[in-house]
Amino acid sequence: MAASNNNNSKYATFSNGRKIDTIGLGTYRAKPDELKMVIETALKIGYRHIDCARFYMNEKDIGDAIADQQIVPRSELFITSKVYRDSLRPDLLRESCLKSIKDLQCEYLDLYLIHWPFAQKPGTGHEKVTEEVLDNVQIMDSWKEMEKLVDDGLVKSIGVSNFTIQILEKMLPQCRIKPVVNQVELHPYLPQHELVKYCQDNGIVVTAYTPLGKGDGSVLNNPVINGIVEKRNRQGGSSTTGSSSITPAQVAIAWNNQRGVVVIPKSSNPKRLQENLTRITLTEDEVAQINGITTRLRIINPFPDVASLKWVFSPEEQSCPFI
Ligand SMILES: NC(=O)C1=CN([C@@H]2O[C@H](COP(=O)(O)OP(=O)(O)OC[C@H]3O[C@@H](n4cnc5c(N)ncnc54)[C@H](OP(=O)(O)O)[C@@H]3O)[C@@H](O)[C@H]2O)C=CC1
Ligand SMILES: O=C1CO[C@H](CO)[C@@H](O)[C@@H]1O
Repeated sequence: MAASNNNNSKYATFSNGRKIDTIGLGTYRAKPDELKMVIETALKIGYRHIDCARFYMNEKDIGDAIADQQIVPRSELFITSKVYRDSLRPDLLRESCLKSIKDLQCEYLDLYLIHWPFAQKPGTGHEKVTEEVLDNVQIMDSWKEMEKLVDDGLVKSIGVSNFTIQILEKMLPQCRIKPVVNQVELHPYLPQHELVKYCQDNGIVVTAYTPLGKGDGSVLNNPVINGIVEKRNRQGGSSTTGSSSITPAQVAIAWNNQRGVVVIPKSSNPKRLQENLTRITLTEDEVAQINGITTRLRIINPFPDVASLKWVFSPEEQSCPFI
C-alpha cells in the first residue's frame, strides 16, 4: 500500500491511520535557555508536531516548556522521539523510551524512531564513531522491542531513521508492526528520489531532516531556488499566502511537501518559525526546475572513516551486517 502522498496538505496519513502534520519543528541544537520561548511561540502560531531525540539532550527542557504552556492540550500535540545508537540493546531501548517519556512529560510518544540502523556500545553515544565503539546488536531484535512498546501503549507508532532501501527490504518482511516513517536527510541537494519512492510505495511516510540544508547558505543560496524566489516576488509573492514575498526556505519546504514528504525545519527565531510554517505552493515548472538541480551534498555523515559502516550510505557496495 502506498503511503498517502499529500501534495502540500496539512497532514500525512500513516499506514495505521494516524496523522502527522507535514510541517513539524526540529529541535536539534535548540538551546535549553531558549526552548521555553521557542515552544510557546511555535504552539501559538500553529506548530503541533515536535521532533525530539534522546541524543539532543534537551528533552527535559522541551518537556518543561510543554508542561508550562496552556495553549495546546497534550492530545493535540504530535511528539516524536528517537532511540540512539548506544541504546539499541532491547533492555536499554525500553529504558531509553521511558526516559524520553519522563523528560518530555508526555505520557506516551506519538512516534518513536530507531535513530540509526546500527548500534554502538552502551554509553558511547556522543563519542566519535570508530570500529571500537560499534556493538553487535541485530536491528530486528531492537525492532521487536519497538513493537512491544506499541503493544504496551507507551508509543502510538514506530518508525526508523537513516534506513536505506537495502535495509528496509530485509527488514519489512520480518516486521509484525511495520515502520510508519523513515526520517532521512532530504533537501534539493540530496533529493533521494529512489528512497522516497520506495518508502511511499511500501506505505512508509518519509520525513525530511535538515530540510533547509542547515540554513547556513549553500542550499538556500542556490541560484535556481533564488531565481524562483526573485521571479515570484517581482510578480507579487505568494498566491497561496497573499503575502508580498516568499523565501528560499519556503521554496525548499514546499518542494518536499509537494512530493508527500513531511519536513521538520529547526528554528529558534520567531520570525523564521513563522516563515517556515507558512506554506506556499510551487508550480509544476518550479518543481521541475528544482528537480533539475545537479549539485549534491550530504550534510550528516557522522562516520566518514569507518569502513564497516560504508554500507549505510552506499548499500550497493556492501551488505549490511546488522539484520
Ligand atoms: N534523524 C536524524 O538523524 C536527524 C534528525 N534531525 C532533525 O531534523 C531537524 C532539522 O534539521 P537541522 O539539522 O536542524 O537543519 P535545518 O535544515 O532545519 O536548519 C536549521 C538551521 O537553519 C536556520 N534556519 C531556520 N529557518 C530558517 C529560515 N527560514 N531561513 C534561514 N535559516 C533558517 C536555523 O537557525 P535559527 O534557529 O537561528 O533560525 C538553524 O541554524 C533537527 O532539528 C532534528 O530535529 C536533524 C539531523 C539528523
Ligand atoms: O539527529 C541527529 C542530529 O545531527 C547529528 C549530526 O550533527 C546526527 O548525527 C544525529 O543523527
